[in-house]
Amino acid sequence: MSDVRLIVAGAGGRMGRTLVKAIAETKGAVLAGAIDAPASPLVGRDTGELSGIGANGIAVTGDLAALAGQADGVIDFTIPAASVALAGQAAAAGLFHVVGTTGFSAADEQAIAAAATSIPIVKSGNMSLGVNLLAALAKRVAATLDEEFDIEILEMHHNKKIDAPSGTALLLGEAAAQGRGVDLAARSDRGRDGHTGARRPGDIGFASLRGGTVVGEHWAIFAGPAERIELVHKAEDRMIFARGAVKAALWAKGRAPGLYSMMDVLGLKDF
Ligand SMILES: NC(=O)C1=CN([C@@H]2O[C@H](COP(=O)(O)OP(=O)(O)OC[C@H]3O[C@@H](n4cnc5c(N)ncnc54)[C@H](OP(=O)(O)O)[C@@H]3O)[C@@H](O)[C@H]2O)C=CC1
Ligand SMILES: O=C(O)C1=N[C@H](C(=O)O)C[C@H](O)C1
Repeated sequence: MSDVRLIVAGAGGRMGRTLVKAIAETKGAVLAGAIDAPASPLVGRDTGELSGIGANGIAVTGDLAALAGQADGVIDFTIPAASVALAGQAAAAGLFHVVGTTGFSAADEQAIAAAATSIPIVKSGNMSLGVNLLAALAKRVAATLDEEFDIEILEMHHNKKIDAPSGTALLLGEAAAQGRGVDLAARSDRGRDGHTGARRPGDIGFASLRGGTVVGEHWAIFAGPAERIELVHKAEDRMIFARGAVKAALWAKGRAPGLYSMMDVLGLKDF
């Protein structure tokens, strides 16, 4: 079978650089192009050199359209506005789209879902095996316990992260809400400050910490009367997300159009 040809979007970023490395290490995947913000000072730079693996002859560019003909799909860890635009461009060019970006608005989510009617899009707030397994466990625990157990999602990330709660926190909250059979939007408590009053039974709370170089740590806490269950995941290296994204890309090639998640890729939907 021929190699899956991939374009990395956000190639100059923390995840983009890690992806270039992960693709180089993956049999059956090849880096076909790279893009970053059109005004980025990194446009023209060699992506292998940026990633610390040595020159690979693939330069950072600023335009997906010029590369589309030489690729099967795009792996995208950028910012919401860029991911929405890329979903439209990928749909127009018939490329699959793997979206790792987080921090989307409801309108962004709708635009991506619309693009997924014509191409396969795999989108997840966390591409690692461990977090997706944790989400499956959180769903089960939430389904087992009643509202006597308060659900709190806590996350900590590095001091450069621009969105909160993290995509992973929302993914875990959604899993817990599904397990409990409630609508997350209606039961979320995001950010307490001042005289908040007592916790509303049945809410799913979110709290975010930022500092240092923490790659990503998440807790799903089930706090009940006189006992507490904590499900925890600690990412130690961005390679876990990059390897997951490359796995999603290999899975997406040739798939029917649709909006998929890492649960689909990892076969955890019915866990
Ligand atoms: N789903 C998952 O498993 C994971 C998701 N993430 C998410 O991925 C995203 C990126 O994270 P991270 O790599 O740390 O962030 P960075 O800020 O390091 O990287 C983002 C990159 O996207 C570039 N960019 C901005 N606009 C565009 C555009 N229009 N076209 C192409 N590239 C563009 C930025 O360029 P410039 O700096 O020049 O603006 C930058 O190089 C975040 O949303 C983060 O939450 C992160 C890790 C794992
Ligand atoms: O911005 C990050 O770094 C990360 N973002 C994702 C998120 O928002 O959950 C995944 C991971 O935790 C790292």
